[in-house]
Amino acid sequence: MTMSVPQKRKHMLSVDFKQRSGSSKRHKEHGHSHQHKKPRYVDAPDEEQSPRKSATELNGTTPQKLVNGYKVPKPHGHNNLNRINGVGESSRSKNFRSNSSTDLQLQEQRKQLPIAKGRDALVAEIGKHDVTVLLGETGSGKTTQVPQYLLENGVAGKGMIAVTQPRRVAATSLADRVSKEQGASVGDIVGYSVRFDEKYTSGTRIKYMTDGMIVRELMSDPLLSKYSVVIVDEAHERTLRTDLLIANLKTIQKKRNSTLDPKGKGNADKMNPLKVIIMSATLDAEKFSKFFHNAKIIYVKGRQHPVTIYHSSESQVDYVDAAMRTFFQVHVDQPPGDVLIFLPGEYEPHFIRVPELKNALGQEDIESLEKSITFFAKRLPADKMDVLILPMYASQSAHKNTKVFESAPSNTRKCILATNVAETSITIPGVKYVIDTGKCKEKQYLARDSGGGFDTLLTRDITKSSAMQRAGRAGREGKGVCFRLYTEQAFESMKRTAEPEILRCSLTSSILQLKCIGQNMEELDLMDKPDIDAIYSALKTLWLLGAIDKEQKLTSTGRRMASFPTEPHLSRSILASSEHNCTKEILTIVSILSSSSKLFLDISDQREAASDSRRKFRHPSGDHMTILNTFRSYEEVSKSESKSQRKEWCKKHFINEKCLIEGKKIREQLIDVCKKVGLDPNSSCGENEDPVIKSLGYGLVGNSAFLQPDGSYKQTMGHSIVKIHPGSCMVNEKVPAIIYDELVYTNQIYARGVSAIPRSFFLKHAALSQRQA
Ligand SMILES: Nc1ncnc2c1ncn2[C@@H]1O[C@H](COP(=O)(O)OP(=O)(O)OP(=O)(O)O)[C@@H](O)[C@H]1O
Repeated sequence: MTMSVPQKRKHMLSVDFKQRSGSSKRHKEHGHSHQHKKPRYVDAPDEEQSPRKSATELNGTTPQKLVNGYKVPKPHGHNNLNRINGVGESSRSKNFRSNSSTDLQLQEQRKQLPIAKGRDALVAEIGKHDVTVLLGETGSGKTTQVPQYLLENGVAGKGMIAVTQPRRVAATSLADRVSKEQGASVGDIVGYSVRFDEKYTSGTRIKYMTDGMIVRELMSDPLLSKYSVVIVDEAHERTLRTDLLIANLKTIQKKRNSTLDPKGKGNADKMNPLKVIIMSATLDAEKFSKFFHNAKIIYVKGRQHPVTIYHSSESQVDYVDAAMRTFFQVHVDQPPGDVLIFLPGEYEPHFIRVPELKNALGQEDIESLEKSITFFAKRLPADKMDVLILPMYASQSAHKNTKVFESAPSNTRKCILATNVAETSITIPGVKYVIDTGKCKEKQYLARDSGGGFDTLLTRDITKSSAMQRAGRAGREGKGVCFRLYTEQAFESMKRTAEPEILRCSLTSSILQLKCIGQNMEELDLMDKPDIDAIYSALKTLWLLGAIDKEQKLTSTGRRMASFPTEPHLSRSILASSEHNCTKEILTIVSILSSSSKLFLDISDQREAASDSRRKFRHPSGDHMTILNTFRSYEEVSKSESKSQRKEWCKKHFINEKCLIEGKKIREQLIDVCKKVGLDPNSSCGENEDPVIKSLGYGLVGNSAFLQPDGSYKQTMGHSIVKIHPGSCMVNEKVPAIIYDELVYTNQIYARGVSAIPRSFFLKHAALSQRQA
């Protein structure tokens, strides 16, 4: 198919698309094509593919079953919901809303979902098994319905149902949707928990949470005893936290589901048993099943709405330009419906912030596409719909990200420019068209045997599994169309699934968390074992920070570090600050560094102006005190100025107010943690920067470099030559030693977030002296 675009400019040529070979209404993409045992993903209207046939095809050593074609169960209205679910009754009835037409509509929509047909069978199967692997097409209703079925049918008993998500946007938006379906407010019967934000009460029965949050809960509750069901959703993404969770769920089940108590006396009900459900649309089901001793695999047949897929007839090198042209092809030629464009962007650093990634969150592509679409949208003929552009990426504030869920004004087409935060689990109302650039950013940790190491972020082709998830976002509310800016051959040659994160990410903070629950990563029963060098590098870093001793045992410092929801090196600086009476100052710096966006806006064509206007905050010791100065000035301005004046002040100085607002919120939470672990959050060194730099030095001891005679800097804990990043206020300085927040690797290795530190600090630093001994 060729679609034409208004020839506003000569270069604005159309992108040619071919419909996917085979049926237009069906896409049988699933990551299993090369496998002997193939699950079949069948579109709802496609009746010729017998589910029974698929089930037979799948019957192997693992017992499997296809849930389909069962009698539609009686609708569970509010009244019988109370009856079925005795346990949740009180909170349910408290939040009971009248049967408004919206409520009825929602109940009707629930009944129409493909999964609803198999509800009774599904509940029965899950009831019978400790572990269930549940596969179902995107949009079949797994994530929103399964937890509700288990609750409404009493399978969850008295415990809570946790539903884990790799990304916070998914967790919060799902809690919102499912609360509505339950006729309650978010935080009552259905709640959520993501880092630095949670909404749930003691009456909450279904909790959507990031996988990072549940792993963190293991530290205070190693058996996850308040949960009777843990649903691991989007397990195909194989995030580091999901893998750690899955390993722990296996051992927890051994303890909680045993019919004998630990002393061997028959006692089944002392511990409430735990059910585990592993869910995805694109899962290597066999692998998960095998890991859980050949767990039951269930396939849910049917997608709710078909998605027609087009591939470009040629590969598109400039994917941003191709996305812009495709958008206008849709806007001009196609019926109303919002457009979701996927651009490269990283995995959400959902639990521990990864500052290395800040410069590569995908904003650049988004900003440039936003500019070009805005430019052409203004020049469209008057009879065309308006365009409302809405960016969506992890480091944008939650408030801005939720804007995409609002309906567009009349005669307006929403155009959402998203990184892969929009890839799984979420439904963006109105979206009918997806434009997929086929690119993503992948984090890769380069471990150094010397103990250092750094993350790199590379743009790469997505996997088949991601392509399918992205296409799935178009068919959530009706028939959809997906335009892929890559050829069908390119799709066919994509990898099936991504490499598990555990094989390519820094393990430092996970190993610290595991140590707190008495586990060693190398001994864990993991689905994929990480590289021993990566473990060694992380252990070395922890030892340098004083979190573990020479025998690799957790120290009291390590335990206190783990209480903070920040990266280990930042936690270490907070602890050191109490000895140097500067906790107030360090908390501010750490909060800003933990914020998901950059403090200083970096607009390439206004770099000099920005630098001039920020000069007054600059501190001779470097970037960390500069952050502190900026925060202090902002607080001063906030005392006397109105909100709009504050905004104006930020704009004038090219300062990102969002970062300051988020930083303030994070600071409040860190203050609470300080109080819990017995640190005085108000201890202050006033204007003296020495204690601040020293405290930072304890955390950044591994991120340090010495000046060489030739004027370059060489890592103290490695052999790399590093350059100071042009964005640092230290870029033109030559000081004997520096500490830095992160290394970024482009054409060379740059240190970002740099401060000068006396060289003598390292000689005194106990851990470093030990290393040198
Ligand atoms: N926030 C929402 N607003 C409107 N409709 C929604 C919302 N969330 C879910 N839905 C509807 O419910 C359907 C099922 O969503 P659900 O997330 O349960 O599917 P799923 O099988 O888990 O798919 P995926 O694997 O893509 O997450 C969607 O296709 C959509 O029609």
